[in-house]
Amino acid sequence: MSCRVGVAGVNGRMGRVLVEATVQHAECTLGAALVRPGSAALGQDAGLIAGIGTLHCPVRDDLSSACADFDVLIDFTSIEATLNNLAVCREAGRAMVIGTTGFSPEQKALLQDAARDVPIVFAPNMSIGVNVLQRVLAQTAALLGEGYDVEIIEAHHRHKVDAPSGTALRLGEVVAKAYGRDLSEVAIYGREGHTGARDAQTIGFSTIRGGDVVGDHTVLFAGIGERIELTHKASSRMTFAQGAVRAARWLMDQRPGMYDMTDVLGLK
Ligand SMILES: NC(=O)C1=CN([C@@H]2O[C@H](COP(=O)(O)OP(=O)(O)OC[C@H]3O[C@@H](n4cnc5c(N)ncnc54)[C@H](OP(=O)(O)O)[C@@H]3O)[C@@H](O)[C@H]2O)C=CC1
Ligand SMILES: O=C(O)C1=N[C@H](C(=O)O)C[C@H](O)C1
Repeated sequence: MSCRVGVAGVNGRMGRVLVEATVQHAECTLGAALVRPGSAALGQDAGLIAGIGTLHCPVRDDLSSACADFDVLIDFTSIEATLNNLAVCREAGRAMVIGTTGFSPEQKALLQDAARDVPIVFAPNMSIGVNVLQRVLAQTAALLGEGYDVEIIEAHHRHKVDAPSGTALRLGEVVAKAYGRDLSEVAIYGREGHTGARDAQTIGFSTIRGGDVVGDHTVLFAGIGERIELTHKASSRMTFAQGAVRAARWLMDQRPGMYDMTDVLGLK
């Protein structure tokens, strides 16, 4: 069955690539393309915004009326926009793929609650590589055992608004779980001044922002006399977009519930 995809925030960095990935997918069509209410882009063709030629799909700003034209909404926007879109999709019974990052625990609980009524894939990184890395990380931590200091370093473009990245936090959760720790108790978000010696239980995060870096993540296990560094580097946003469109098609066959990319990719 073909999946009619709605894309939110089509004039964003991810929105443009999501339009391209949707039309490239053999089992998906672009059902609706959304922009911010009152956006200057209103009425322009989604394909022209995406830079791939006309698709005869004018962008619109009323999600409620657009719901009739898509099965799954892919949303890589902002916290505020995603929560608004979530309420509309829940009311209309539309599935969602949510890639937006930076939610608080309370906001994540709202997503979880909506998943009682509609199927949702929510993942901070939709690339295959990062999701495979999560599995490798858990195995690495289990094999190494205690005695290795864990540090997570991430780098992104100058426009990114949240830190650490959603991916870095997820990688931290994976390592913390593998060591039987609670990330909220052991995370250190940057260091400054006289910090004292490192507490062995902590998981440190370092954030770099600059230029056009698409997204780099390194997890460092530093022991005595050796260290392991596991790195993923995204060189194109297409890797996230293709994962999101694959998730949208996968959601067509799912019942209401909260899923992530490891479900979509069969990595659980
Ligand atoms: N899960 C994953 O694999 C990935 C997740 N991301 C995440 O996706 C999100 C978007 O990233 P990116 O594309 O770089 O960001 P951009 O800022 O380029 O795009 C955001 C889009 O959302 C729209 N938007 C923002 N706020 C609102 C609002 N209140 N109401 C309506 N529309 C709104 C913007 O519209 P306008 O242009 O009019 O402001 C824009 O089109 C981020 O949270 C990022 O971390 C990014 C890459 C991969
Ligand atoms: O904002 C971005 O660009 C990205 N955000 C995601 C995150 O916060 O982890 C994923 C990716 O690294 C790009």
